Amino acid sequence: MQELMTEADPLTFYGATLRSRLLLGTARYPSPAILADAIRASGCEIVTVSLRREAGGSRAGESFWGLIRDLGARVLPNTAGCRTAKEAIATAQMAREVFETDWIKLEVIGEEDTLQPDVFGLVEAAKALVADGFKVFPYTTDDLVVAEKLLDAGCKVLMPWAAPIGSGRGVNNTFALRALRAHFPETPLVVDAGLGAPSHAVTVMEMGYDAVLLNTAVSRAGDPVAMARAFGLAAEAGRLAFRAKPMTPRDMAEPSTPVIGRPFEDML
Ligand SMILES: CC(=O)[C@@H](O)[C@H](O)COP(=O)(O)O
Repeated sequence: MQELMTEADPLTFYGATLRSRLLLGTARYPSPAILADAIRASGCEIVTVSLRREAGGSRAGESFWGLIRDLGARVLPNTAGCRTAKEAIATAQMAREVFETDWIKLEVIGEEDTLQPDVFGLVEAAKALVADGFKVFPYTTDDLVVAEKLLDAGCKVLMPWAAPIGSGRGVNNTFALRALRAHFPETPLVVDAGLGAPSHAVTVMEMGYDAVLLNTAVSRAGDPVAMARAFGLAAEAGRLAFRAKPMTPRDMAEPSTPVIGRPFEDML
C-alpha cells in the first residue's frame, strides 16, 4: 500500500521525494537504541537533529551521527535554542558543515513561556540563509502574513505550529491552520510542534497538511517505539482520508440504511 500511495501521491521537499509523511525529532528519548527502534517503527525518512545538542565533533556526537546514518534517514538539522537571527544563521552554517546538507529547519525563538517563534527574526534569517544557498524549512506560527513573507524570502516549505513545542495540546487554532492551507494550496505545509496524540496528526492531515513533525509525543511516551508506529500510521491514515474526500457533517440525521429497491446512490 505504501508504494502505491507514493506513486499516486508523492511528497516532495526541495526536489526530494518521500514516502513517509512523518518527520521525527531525535531529542529526549530514553536511550539511543529506543530512538533507533522508534525511527524504524515509524517508517519516517527525515529526522531533525539539533546541532547544539549533537555536536558533531564530540564522541557522543560521532556515535549519534553514526546511528542516524545507519538508519538511512535523511537529516534535517535545526537551529533549536537560537534566539536571534544572527545566532540562527551562524548555527545553520555550522550545521551545513557538520551534517553535510544544505537543508535547515530554521527556529528563532522569541518568547520563553510559549517558545513562540520570533517571526521578525525568522524572516530576516530565512532571507539571509536562502541567499547563502540553504533550503530553508522555517518553524513558524500560523500567521498568514508571516507565511507570505517567508515564501517571498525564498522558502519552499512552511512549518506552522499546532501548539507550543512540548505542550502536546494538538491544534490550538483550527481556523488559522485551515486558512493557511487554503491560501497556499501548492506549498508543502508541515505541522510542526504541539501534537500530543496520533489523533492530532490525523486531524491536520485530514485538513490537507502534507506532513507532520513531532518529537515529544513519541520520545516521552510510555512506549516510544509503539507510539512512533502509531504516528506513522496516523499520518498515512489522515492523508488517505484527505484524498478520499471526507463527507460534509450535517446537523440533522439522514437514514443510512439502504432504501428498498435503491441500494446504491447512483442507481435510480
Ligand atoms: C524536535 C523539534 O524540532 C521540535 O522543536 C519540534 O518543534 C517538535 O515539537 P514537539 O516536541 O512539540 O513535537
